[in-house]
Amino acid sequence: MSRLVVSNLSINRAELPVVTSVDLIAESGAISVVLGANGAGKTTLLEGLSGIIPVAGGTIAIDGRELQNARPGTRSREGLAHVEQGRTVFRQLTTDENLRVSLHPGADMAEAYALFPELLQRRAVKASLLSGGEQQMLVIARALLTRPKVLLIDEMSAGLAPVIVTRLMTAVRKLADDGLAVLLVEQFAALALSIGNRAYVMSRGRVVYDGDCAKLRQSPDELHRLYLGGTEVPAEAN
Ligand SMILES: Nc1ncnc2c1ncn2[C@@H]1O[C@H](COP(=O)(O)OP(=O)(O)OP(=O)(O)O)[C@@H](O)[C@H]1O
Repeated sequence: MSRLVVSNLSINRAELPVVTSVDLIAESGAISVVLGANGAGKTTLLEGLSGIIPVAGGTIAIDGRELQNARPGTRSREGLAHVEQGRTVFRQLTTDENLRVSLHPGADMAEAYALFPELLQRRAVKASLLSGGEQQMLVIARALLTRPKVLLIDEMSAGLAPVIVTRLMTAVRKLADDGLAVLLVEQFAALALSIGNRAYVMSRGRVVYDGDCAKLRQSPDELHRLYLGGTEVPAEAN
């Protein structure tokens, strides 16, 4: 069992606060979904967690081990993997080569192909020639081969057809069911809430909702209000 615990985290961009006093948890077997309008600070939050940008205050811990001052490589070795926005494949390498460069000791290429059998048929194809959905499968599979405890995923569905998004969501649910802790930033709110366990909604850098995915899914009006900048954290979430 692994647990990412983020406490009182603040992150600045160009010296302005973009993430303010965020508390959240992601744990083995569960998907924590992070929702929020454009500019709410979701990508900044993930970049601060994986160490792409420095944090201004607060703590980031995996299984009690604090990482907020560690370099990205150390955070990765401690079990944090970040699937960034924009499908960052090595375009000139084949699918198989892309996977191989991420292969950590103890990981097995078969795990990647078991998660996405679609990639097996495309193993000798250059990544630049894969479809958007296949490229997204590839970056998720690559992250898996680093043997993470906690997987951060940033808007994996951007620009993809609904049928592909559903396929990706099913795969991410399976990863959580197999024991990973997943923190999923997503724009397809309804779909993310249908596979997630715990939901966080961010507005202007702060968490304005912390509660059950199922509960929020049943309250589209509440979700809409939160997206528009609601500031109350519901009592049952505390
Ligand atoms: N490199 C940067 N330098 C300065 N400000 C930035 C930078 N990147 C983002 N910001 C600002 O930080 C705020 C949060 O942006 P961020 O991308 O984290 O939000 P987001 O919730 O992920 O939005 P989106 O859904 O549009 O990706 C925005 O006001 C944005 O303009």
